[in-house]
Amino acid sequence: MLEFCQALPKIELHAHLNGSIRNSTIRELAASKGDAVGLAREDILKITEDGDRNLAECFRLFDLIHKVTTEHTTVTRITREVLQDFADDNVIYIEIRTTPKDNAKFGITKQSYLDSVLAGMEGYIHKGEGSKMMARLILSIDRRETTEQALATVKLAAAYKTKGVVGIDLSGNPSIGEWATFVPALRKAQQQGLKVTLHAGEVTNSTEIKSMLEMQPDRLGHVCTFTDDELESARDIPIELCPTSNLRTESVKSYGTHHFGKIYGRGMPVVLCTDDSGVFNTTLSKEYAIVADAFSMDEEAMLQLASKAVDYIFDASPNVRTVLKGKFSAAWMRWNASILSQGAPCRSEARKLGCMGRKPFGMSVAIFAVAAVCIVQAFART
Ligand SMILES: CNc1ncnc2c1ncn2[C@@H]1O[C@H](COP(=O)(O)O)[C@@H](O)[C@H]1O
Ligand SMILES: [Zn+2]
Repeated sequence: MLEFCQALPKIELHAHLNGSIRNSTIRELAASKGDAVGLAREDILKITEDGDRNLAECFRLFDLIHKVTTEHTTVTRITREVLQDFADDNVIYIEIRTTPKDNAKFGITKQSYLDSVLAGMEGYIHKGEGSKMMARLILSIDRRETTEQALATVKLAAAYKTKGVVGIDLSGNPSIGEWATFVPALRKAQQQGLKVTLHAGEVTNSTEIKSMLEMQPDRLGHVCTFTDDELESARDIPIELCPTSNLRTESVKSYGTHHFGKIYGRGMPVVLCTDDSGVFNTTLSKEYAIVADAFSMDEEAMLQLASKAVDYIFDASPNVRTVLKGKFSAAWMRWNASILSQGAPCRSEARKLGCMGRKPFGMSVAIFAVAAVCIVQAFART
């Protein structure tokens, strides 16, 4: 299944830039400036080792990573590498997210940080039909920030809307910060026409979850602690799920008991994501394969799951959706052709493909293609 998931075109909607850095790059950066920033050898090992770490430990690791990504050139470099890695994993559209940082010591402002990220995204933003991957940017508000800092991030996002920024995220250590601190900025983002996604329910906090739902965000991330009732209230909001991240941070006990099962089973909108592919040593293909395995989903179900993500992207341009739907239509056609070449009987194929309401855009073309092959095969047999 991993091989199938690797070949599958995929959409990534929840990936933090500094959590997705290659381990080799972290080691290289730490070797060149680790001493200067007080990064010990065991710290570097902690960041790059492949193990479980609870949420608190995770946020300590992010602070360590941030110590070696302080130069503008480094920010541009890691952006370029992270995008390259997702493109190599057959991701066709990504919304990468990052927290613009003020760091006076290194001459970095939120705006210059953002410019450095966008420099690394060059070549991925204005892409069309023939391109391998399109990228957009979501700016994160860290829960450690003040209302003013959060508002500054939203102001920047609004000013950069035509340059690839599509939304605002609320993230950071869920045990820190008060919801009320972020409300003015998140409301401002909505007023400015920016999409909003919130890290929700990483730790139990029913009061905050209630307020988050009242805000009507465009997507939610994680929702690990959501009760059945809370899930029901979020029924129409697309949910970004990151199985390995949740397992590694001990937010869920096993893949088999991951809340993906409940959410998918209820027919709620859901998209699989990596969260921090560097820190958790994963890829989007691995996340798809893990879910397929844990919930006994076949290739058709995985293709269906991947295709549906087009409906949840923040970029509102019809052209972008058309390009993505075209790529998924082509994938459906390839899959149908491979099924036929394996000698699957035409009748069962026609029946499977008959449920057009569940199929994504372009399926009619695929059905026509399969029907044509069936007719040719039928003639060949007579
Ligand atoms: C594990 N679950 C998580 N929950 C909440 N926030 C997370 C996170 N994983 C990452 N981040 C957020 O993303 C930042 C790193 O990327 P950027 O410096 O923004 O590119 C972290 O500092 C944290 O604020
Ligand atoms: Zn996250």
